[in-house]
Amino acid sequence: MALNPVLGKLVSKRVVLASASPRRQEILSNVGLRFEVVPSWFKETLEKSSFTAPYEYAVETAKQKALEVANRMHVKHQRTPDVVIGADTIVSVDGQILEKPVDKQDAYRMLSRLNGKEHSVFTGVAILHCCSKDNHLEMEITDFYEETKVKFSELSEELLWEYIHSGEPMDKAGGYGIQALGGMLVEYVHGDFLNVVGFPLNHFCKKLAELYYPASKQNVQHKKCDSMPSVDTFKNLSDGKSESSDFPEHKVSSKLDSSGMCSSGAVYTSENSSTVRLGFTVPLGNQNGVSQSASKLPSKILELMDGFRASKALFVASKLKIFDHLKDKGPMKAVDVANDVGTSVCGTERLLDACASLGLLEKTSQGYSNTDSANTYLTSDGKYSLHGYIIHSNDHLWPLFTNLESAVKEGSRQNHRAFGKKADDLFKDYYHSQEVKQRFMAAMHSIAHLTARDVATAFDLSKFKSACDLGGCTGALAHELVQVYPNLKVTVFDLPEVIANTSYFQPSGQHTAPVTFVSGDFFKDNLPEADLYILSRVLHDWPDEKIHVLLSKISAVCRPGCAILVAEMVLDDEKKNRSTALLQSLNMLVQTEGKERSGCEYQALLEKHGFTNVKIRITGNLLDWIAEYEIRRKKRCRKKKKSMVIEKKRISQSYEEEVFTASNFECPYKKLEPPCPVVPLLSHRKLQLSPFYSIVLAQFSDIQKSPMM
Ligand SMILES: Cc1cn([C@@H]2O[C@H](COP(=O)(O)OP(=O)(O)OP(=O)(O)O)[C@@H](O)[C@H]2O)c(=O)[nH]c1=O
Repeated sequence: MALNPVLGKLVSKRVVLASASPRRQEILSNVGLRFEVVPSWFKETLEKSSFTAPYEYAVETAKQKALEVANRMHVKHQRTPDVVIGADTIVSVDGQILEKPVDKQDAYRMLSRLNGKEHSVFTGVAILHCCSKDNHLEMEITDFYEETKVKFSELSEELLWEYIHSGEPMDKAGGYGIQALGGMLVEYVHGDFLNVVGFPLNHFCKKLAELYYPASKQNVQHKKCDSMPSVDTFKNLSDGKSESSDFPEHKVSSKLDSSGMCSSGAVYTSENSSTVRLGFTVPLGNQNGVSQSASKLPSKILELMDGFRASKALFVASKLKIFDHLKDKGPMKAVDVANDVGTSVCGTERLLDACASLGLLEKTSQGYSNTDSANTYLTSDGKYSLHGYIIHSNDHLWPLFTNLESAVKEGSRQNHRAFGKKADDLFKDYYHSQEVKQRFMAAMHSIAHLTARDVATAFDLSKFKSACDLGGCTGALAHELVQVYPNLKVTVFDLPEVIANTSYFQPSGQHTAPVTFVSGDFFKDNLPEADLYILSRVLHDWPDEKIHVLLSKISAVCRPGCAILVAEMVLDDEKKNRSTALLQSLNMLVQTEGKERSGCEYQALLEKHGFTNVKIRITGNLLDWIAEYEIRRKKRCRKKKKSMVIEKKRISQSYEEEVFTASNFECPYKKLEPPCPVVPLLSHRKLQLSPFYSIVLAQFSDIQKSPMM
């Protein structure tokens, strides 16, 4: 038996287990692996509804746990580990993910759900091969998952409570430990027992074999659509010396993608695993010159192909207000939903099933009901409702996007094709009818409200006494700002057609006096006086020429100490990584003369008007990047960074980009309320549209306003 060669490959490496789980430590040390334990600080708070399948959540969490440790160890100038292993175990029953119970009642809730039924235990594992080049962390990520089916016997309440009082459930996914007392609850186990305990050792070894002995991989026939790993055995491996490359198998340079999210070059090695080199250029399906087997399903491409179906299912369910119905009356059978909303039973049932499979609904024997996320974000009246934006996406963006091909060919917007009329001005399109205007305002309100806390707290703005939110629409950001900064007065400046319709969106029971609304056209009219000018999702609507007009107007009214806060998505300078922003740029192509821009491009625009020393920070929100520029030399912001900097790199002489993970970024003001969660609703978003990826915060300039201003 040649077991040693597989783990032997790790003998000379500094291996770190990014896990506090004593079970994982035991499983790995039992087979002679030598490793350090550095528990991850990554908070297991990924939005579950953004994953189409439970195992994807486990894999992503495992990856984030490992990335956090690798980055932390690298940043702290400790010796960078060679290999970091992260894992996450979850229990999945009826499409729901169960993690560790928070208290006894929660344990009871979990065990009751498992009682008498079969469930799946998924463990996601991430193996990071790391190296430090020029003090830059480069990594190759391999991840996979293992599924084991477990069935519980029918258990009495008394037994469940007795088990809960034993204390065993509390630190275990699903609230039980199969390796101890919990074993008595289990009728059968199908699959890897150790996977249930917390670490799929067999699959792990096969994965190592695949990584360190690539030759054997090519001999393997992959099975379609099952959970077999890509190397079916590792027992015949010879004990050859490992290659002297930094990463196993491939001598490619890999660059840290600061968020750790997949960028280019994903190489799919089996149905339930993948290897990704961050920032490298090996084309899909071709590594070491060997074509990937045609029998392997390119699952992420397939997911992208289907992405529009998921989007449309969400749009239609929202349009039919199914989430509203289910919030009031759920659980409901398909036939009752169909009767309520006036649709066919067969069509409604399929739509509901699709929504349940996408994690938007829960399906039980009683019928369909909303998930927590659906209640919060998809009902039309919730505080954080995205309903307005979803309807806007369906009614406005969808027709525009169907003309993307023409937009790409012609390089211009497609309003005339989508809606049969040519608009001279972007907003004339929206405001030509009351209905479209209300819909657009509701959409902007959804996004602004959802992201307002992050925009407001990205910097310490407490030194400003007055702010003017240019194009501030319904005042969602303004109201958040005055809550966070009680001494701030905010003027919302927008077109008269908008200002006339803002009353519907005003928060009830909130002190609204510090927010006032002034109507005008910021290209033509005088701007209200303010210490801070805010441009949130404004600049991307316009071409450079118009931005210059606007910035020069702002610059003209700026006094010493004034500043601009900009909130936009920002492209990475090479324009290849931030899919959310890149797709948003296509979105601008089909409907505006504007575009998304990179940090450098914004910097260049701003510098022309005396705004320099730009700082950009990725914050981890749906919205975008946030920039603050001071126009005159002023005391630097002394806000202490409590945040965990994942990567901080100087992009140019005059601005810095800082990358944070949302869960680690802590602004003192964020404590006022739980940070606004990010809701990637489309199934394909997680490929590259990670919520932890695309938000950059820029901060400060401190040069004198140039004489030309
Ligand atoms: C189903 C089951 C789970 N577990 C333990 O449940 C924890 C899952 O939580 P996690 O978040 O994956 O890991 P953790 O313990 O929080 O550690 P960390 O990796 O630091 O997040 C792990 O411990 C597992 O062993 C058992 O011990 N026996 C079982 O039958």
